Amino acid sequence: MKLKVGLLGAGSWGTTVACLTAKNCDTTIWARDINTVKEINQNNTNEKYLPNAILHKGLKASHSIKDTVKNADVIVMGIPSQSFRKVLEEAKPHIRPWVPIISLAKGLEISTKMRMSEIVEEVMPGHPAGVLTGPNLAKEIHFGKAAAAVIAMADKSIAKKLQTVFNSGLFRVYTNSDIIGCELGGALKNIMAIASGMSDGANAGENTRSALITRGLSELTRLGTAMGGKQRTFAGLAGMGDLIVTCSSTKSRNHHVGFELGRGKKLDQIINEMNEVAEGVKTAKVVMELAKDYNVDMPISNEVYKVLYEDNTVFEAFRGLLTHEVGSEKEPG
Ligand SMILES: NC(=O)c1ccc[n+]([C@@H]2O[C@H](COP(=O)([O-])OP(=O)(O)OC[C@H]3O[C@@H](n4cnc5c(N)ncnc54)[C@H](O)[C@@H]3O)[C@@H](O)[C@H]2O)c1
Ligand SMILES: O=P(O)(O)OC[C@H](O)CO
Repeated sequence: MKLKVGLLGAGSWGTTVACLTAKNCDTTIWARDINTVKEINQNNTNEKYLPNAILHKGLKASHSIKDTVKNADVIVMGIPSQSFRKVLEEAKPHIRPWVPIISLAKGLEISTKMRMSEIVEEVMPGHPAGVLTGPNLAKEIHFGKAAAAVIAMADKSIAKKLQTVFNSGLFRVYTNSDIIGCELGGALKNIMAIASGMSDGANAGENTRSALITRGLSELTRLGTAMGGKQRTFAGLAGMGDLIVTCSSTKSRNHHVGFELGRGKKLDQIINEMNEVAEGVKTAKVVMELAKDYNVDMPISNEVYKVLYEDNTVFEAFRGLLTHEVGSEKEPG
């Protein structure tokens, strides 16, 4: 018998993942907007988030969280980080005991500095928590371009079972037991993508972008390992892989925010003009606090933070980076 997936959140990635799981499982997706529910059920489309895409014909949409999760064998959370807890709390009374809960989100909760799997453990103790992450631009995967991802869970046997839920011909899902590293890789790379976007928007050049990506990897690995992630994870799909795609692609929302800042637009205007989330904008706040808590030097994140929240210009950000002491590549600084 096919497993049943209940997926909460019908944005671009939630809808894309629902189409992937619908190939292997009975999948129901919850959308908070009734018009999105009708559109998915009647037309097999979700034009707001996946323009010109035809969704999997077997995918069902629901406006009821209860109906979406009550019979599910796996819950998938396609909700951005700042709303993740609220939606999970709404779903909680209807989720069956011990059902695994997999996060698609790449961010940290501002008020608590928590990762999404920590929120799952707090709200729903006893339920295996995991994350699906990696270099996964929804708009490429939906249109059938090959990609690889990681499912990270503490329990290897559950991760192995869930591999079969998400894996398909063109979407290759590896397992990893380092959930801390996988979640942090996904969250921290978004800030580097804003930096890289700023550099591209200001026409700084490709050598600059490459330096930002490489030093960005070093920076996120420093914080990630201090917080308990494994060094190898940051060199894998959830770290370097995701960092490269997000820092180099104009399809990335975080890169887009940085690009527009680099062209001189104000953050409020950029956000108001987008109808999708760029997680790095909020994660930058949390990361500056974590850098202090763990006493880790994070020069790139610090400059991004100052552009986002202290009215610094992109020019000042680059000057800040260029005047930062140049250490040895092997040293942490
Ligand atoms: N889009 C991608 O390519 C991609 C790839 C991998 C991971 N992610 C991550 O997946 C997560 C979801 O991103 P997305 O791309 O689907 O975002 P999106 O901006 O396309 O859509 C967000 C969805 O969440 C819903 N939502 C937002 N706040 C809500 C609330 N308070 N209550 C209920 N629903 C709410 C919106 O209605 C929408 O359906 C993010 O953390 C993102 O970083 C995205
Ligand atoms: O569009 P972004 O910047 O949220 O990035 C999407 C994915 O995280 C890329 O792996």
